Parts: sequence; structure tokens; C-alpha cells
Amino acid sequence: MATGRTHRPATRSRGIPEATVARLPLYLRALTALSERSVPTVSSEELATAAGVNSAKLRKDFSYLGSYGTRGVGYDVEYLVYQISRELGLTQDWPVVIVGVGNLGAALANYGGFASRGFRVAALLDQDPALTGRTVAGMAVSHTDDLERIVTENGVSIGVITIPAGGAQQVCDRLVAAGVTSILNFAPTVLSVPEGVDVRKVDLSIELQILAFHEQRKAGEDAVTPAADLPVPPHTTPRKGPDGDVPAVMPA
Ligand SMILES: NC(=O)c1ccc[n+]([C@@H]2O[C@H](COP(=O)([O-])OP(=O)(O)OC[C@H]3O[C@@H](n4cnc5c(N)ncnc54)[C@H](O)[C@@H]3O)[C@@H](O)[C@H]2O)c1
Repeated sequence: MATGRTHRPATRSRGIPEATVARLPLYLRALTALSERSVPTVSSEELATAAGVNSAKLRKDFSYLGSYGTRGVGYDVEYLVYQISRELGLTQDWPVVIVGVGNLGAALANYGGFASRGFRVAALLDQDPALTGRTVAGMAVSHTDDLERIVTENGVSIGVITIPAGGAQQVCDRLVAAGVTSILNFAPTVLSVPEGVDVRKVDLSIELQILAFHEQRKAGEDAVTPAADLPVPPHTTPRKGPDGDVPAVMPA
């Protein structure tokens, strides 16, 4: 769901295309579910279905990892979990700071899925003095005056911004100046960052607008057949792509 802006080329230094990198978390999620059920091996077709990806594309993606599976047996689930985790840099701990401990920031801080994937929330920061010292998700909220010190002391490279749009650029600049090189931005604004800093923007309202667009098209298809004297509009219903994904077309 994230829409990202990155200064990196479309292919990473190790030759893995960005599109493949973007699918690795989908495979990992499906593989983790299999691992939790103690499933030892999985075929490319089964895994592709579980991940919502076309199986030929999955095999191509895995070939970049040097993983080809065994004919008649499939892929070793545990080994693939390890390989993909390593490729995504998840075998190491990533300290994260969340700036803005309101509704969204507190919800994210309470989300157990970060820690289980190697993202440790090192600090929660907010500019509101009334929140300083208050415990959220088992952690005392720090004041943003301490942002630079906290980032440096904890070796934080990922910052999550969950504040209103107005202050987001300034917070982003401070995070970057303190050494943060990846930003997950929930604020409804476009952030500008220097070369070498990655920004991923999450906007659930955009996702909903895309769904609304598809809903509208579906409703249009169910509507009354056009009158005989009117030209029949071309068939414009969005089709599922080969990966089962719907092209994210926005109305003009
Ligand atoms: N991307 C999404 O899908 C999505 C979904 C929900 C909310 N949001 C956005 O997330 C942001 C937070 O939403 P919310 O509902 O949690 O708001 P909120 O008002 O509950 O919380 C915002 C918090 O940010 C703090 N804050 C404000 N300016 C700050 C600054 N400059 N430095 C540090 N802290 C600061 C406030 O003190 C407050 O605690 C908003 O921008 C909202 O639009 C995005």
C-alpha cells in the first residue's frame, strides 16, 4: 500500500530489480504463515497463490536470490524465509523512532508486527509537553527537543512521521540531519529529502480512493445496457493483472 519515492536506480547494486524487492515482503508474509504451520516445503504455484503473485514471476524473482527450488519437491520454506529476510536486511535489528504520538503514532507503537520483523521502536517522540514521560506501548514518550540525541544514541536509521502535514518537513529535516536515512511518512504531504534518503509514503485515503474508483467501474458495468442509438462505451473495467493485482489507475 505504500507509494514510495526513492533516489535509488530501478535496479539495486546486487542486480535485484526494485519490482522484485517490492514483492519480497509478500513472499515473506506467505512463507512466515507456512512456517508457523510447520509446513516444510511449498510449490511455486502454492506460494504464488498465497502471495497473490503470478507463479512465473515468482520463479523469476527467486532466481535473483539464487533460489531455484527442487523439482517435484518445491522450495524449502525455512530456507526461503531466511534468504528473503537476509535480502531485505531483516536479519539485523532496525531501531525505529516514531515522531507524533497521537492516535496513529500510538496505534503503530502498539503494533506487535514491527518487533517480530526486526523493527524495534527505540523511541516515541512528541512536541506536546503533556505527553512527555507518559507511557505508550510500554515506553515513556520523549520530547522532540531530544530528537537528535535519541537518534544518535540509538543508531536510528528509520524514522516514522505521524504528525500533521504542517510540521512534517521540519521533522523530516531534523531526522535526516541527525542521521536517519529512511523515512516512513504518514503525514499527507510530499517530503523533500537529499540524495541517499529513502521516503515511503503511506496514505490509506489514496488506497480507498483507488478502491472507490474500481467500485464505481463495477457499478457502471452492472448498470442498464446503453440505449441502442448511443455508442457503446469501450470495455473499461479494470482487469486483474497477471499477478492478481489491479492496476492502480486514478481518475483524472
Ligand atoms: N497515511 C494515512 O493513511 C493516515 C491515516 C491516519 C492519519 N494520518 C495522518 O497522520 C498524522 C497523525 O494523525 P493522528 O490522527 O495520529 O493525529 P493526532 O492529532 O492524534 O496526533 C498528532 C500528534 O503529533 C504531535 N505533533 C504535532 N506536530 C508535531 C511536531 N512538529 N513534532 C512532533 N510532534 C508533533 C501532536 O502533539 C500529536 O500528539 C496526520 O498527519 C494524519 O493526517 C495518515
